[in-house]
Parts: sequence; structure tokens; C-alpha cells
Amino acid sequence: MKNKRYLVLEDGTTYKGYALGSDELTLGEIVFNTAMTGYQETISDPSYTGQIITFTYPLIGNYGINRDDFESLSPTLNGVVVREACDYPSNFRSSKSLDETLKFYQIPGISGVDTRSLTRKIRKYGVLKAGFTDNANEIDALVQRLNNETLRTDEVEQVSSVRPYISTGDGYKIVLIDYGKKENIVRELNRRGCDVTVVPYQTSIEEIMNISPDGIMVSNGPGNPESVQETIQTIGQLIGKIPFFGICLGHQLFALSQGATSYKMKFGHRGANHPVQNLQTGKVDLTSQNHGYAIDEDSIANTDLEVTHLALNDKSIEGLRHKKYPAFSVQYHPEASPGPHDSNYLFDEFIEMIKLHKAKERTINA
Ligand SMILES: NC(=O)CC[C@H](N)C(=O)O
Repeated sequence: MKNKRYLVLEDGTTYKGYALGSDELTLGEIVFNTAMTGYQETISDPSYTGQIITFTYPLIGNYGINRDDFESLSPTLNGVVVREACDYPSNFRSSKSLDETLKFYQIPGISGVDTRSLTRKIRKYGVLKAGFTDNANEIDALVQRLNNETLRTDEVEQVSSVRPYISTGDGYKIVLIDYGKKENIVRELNRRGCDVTVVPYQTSIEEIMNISPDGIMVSNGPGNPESVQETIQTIGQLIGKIPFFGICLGHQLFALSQGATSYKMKFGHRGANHPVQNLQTGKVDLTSQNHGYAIDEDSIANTDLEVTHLALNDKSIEGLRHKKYPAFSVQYHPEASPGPHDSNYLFDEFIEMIKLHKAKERTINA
């Protein structure tokens, strides 16, 4: 017999279901993800720090959780909501069930929820605060708590590396500024021979320049880009000096560093089949996405940036490039994990950009 659990939203809506994962019950902003596979990578993506994810795909956990597919050392999200959690996974790589994994990392969850109705609600009203309780008598108190409490805004600090480390390669030297990076960014760079130095998000411009990087990457990460205002100046100072590539939060910070502004979206983009058009080629890529903020289109006019990619579902900005300097960024996830690999070519373009920049530097210095 499974124990009862309630998912409670700040507007008082309550969903009754079954306890999943940890009994340490947390609060968070509830969001939905529409990907049909890749729940392990999604759960371990640090960009979800502090959030509760509702999976719209109705069966989660059927191929278990394995040792190798984590996108961070340990998941930092605050909850998981599913229609049905598979108790008996079947896959030769699986070492734990979803329930065992969530218990191990002390993440609460709930199964048996009508995730369609919940997702429609989030789409209609926008993202909401939510929490769990195992006691029906505590629902009213939880609603009150959700209405009175503000959620933490120091998510990046919770997930950025505490000290620099190197993932070696014999190619270009890349500094990856870690705002809560997904491991696959490092893997994609290593795959192209890059020597990657991962540095904490508050690393100074001097410390970064001392590493003599050939390229700079700014990672994805959780929360509002404006919560890490103090680091935007460092990013601004790097543009024009060293070839630059930003992903998701990295894209937002690149834009802010150039004078653009960001806004919170109603319910964000989270899934693995978001169509994005490359405005230079006209080609449409299916992309992996996970963001709740975006860059204001009107704010681009006063900058030296140009829009390179557009979301076809809502026409929001998905890619930017600097008009004068070797610097570009995308709002979606070319490293995928989970998700389609259509936009993997952006890592190759970054490498080509570094090559070109080096060739130019050699001509200037000759
Ligand atoms: N995946 C990310 O880097 C997300 C960026 C930011 N936290 C947002 O929600 O918009």
C-alpha cells in the first residue's frame, strides 16, 4: 500500500496522490516539462534548482536510473510530480528506481496526479509556488505558508563549483564559467579536444585572463539572471577580448552585459522538441529547452547585438550574436542531454570562431 500525499498550490488547488521519494517535504516553483524521455538528465539538470518539475509524459521511471547519465553530481530540484512512477524499471544500465533515487537525494515527489490538469493550470495562470504534505489537516496552513513565504534567490551559489578544476584535452583552452553547468557541456568540449577549466561563477576577470583561455563559455544555470548582477560586468569585459559562447543563463547574461533586459515568462519553455529557426539559414532545429526567463526583443535595438534564432512557438528570442566581436549565445541547449542533437553544430562553430580569431591575431601581430 502506498502512502497518501498531497500536492498543494499557492492558489489553494490540491491534488491527491501517492508519496514518492523523500518524506522531507520542500516548497518550490512548480513548472512543467514536456519531454517524453530523458527524465534522469532532467532531474539532475542544475537549472531546476529549487523548482518542482511536473512531467507531462504519463509514465516516468520505466528504464530506471543509471550511474552514467547524470548532468550534475547530485540533483538539486525541490520535487517531482508524475502521473505514474514505474516501480519496476527494466534496463540493463539501471541501478535504481526513480523512487529510490529521489529518496537517496532527499527529493520529495508525488505520483498519481492528473498532470494534464495541472499543466493546463500552469499554462493558464503562469508558474505558481507549490508544496507537499502527507496530512490533509495541514493543507490550509501550507496554502498560507505558500502565500507568505518568498522562495530563495541564491540558486546559482548553491550549484556553482566551489573551486576551479580542469577537464584535460590537448586542443583549445576553454574557461567554462560555471553557473550550475550541465556535464554535457564539458563532454562536448572535451569531445572536440578542448582543455576545459571550470571556474566558479564569481571568478574575477584577472583570474580568468591568467589562465590565458582561447575561448570562454558561460554555462546554463538556475534562477533569475538578474540575481547574479554582480558577475555581469566580468562577462561584459570578456566580450571582444576572447571568443565567447553562452548557453541559456549564459545567453541571458551575455545579453544583459550588452545592455539588453530580461523578463520572466508566463510558464517558460521546458521540453525536448521546441522548434527554433536559425534566421541566417532559415533552417529549423528541434531543441531541448529549460528556461523561465527570456531576453526582451525591444531591448536589443539599443545594443550591438543581433537576433540569430527565434522560437517558432511564441517568437521569443533564442539566439544572439555580437555585430562586431566573436561572441554568440543561445537560449536553448545545444549540448542536449536530454534532447535532440540538431544544434550540436554550435560547438563546432565555436571552435571555428576560435580558429579564425587566432588566425586574425597572428596576422595583426605579424
Ligand atoms: N537552463 C538555464 O540556464 C535556465 C536559465 C534561467 N535560470 C531561466 O530559467 O531562464
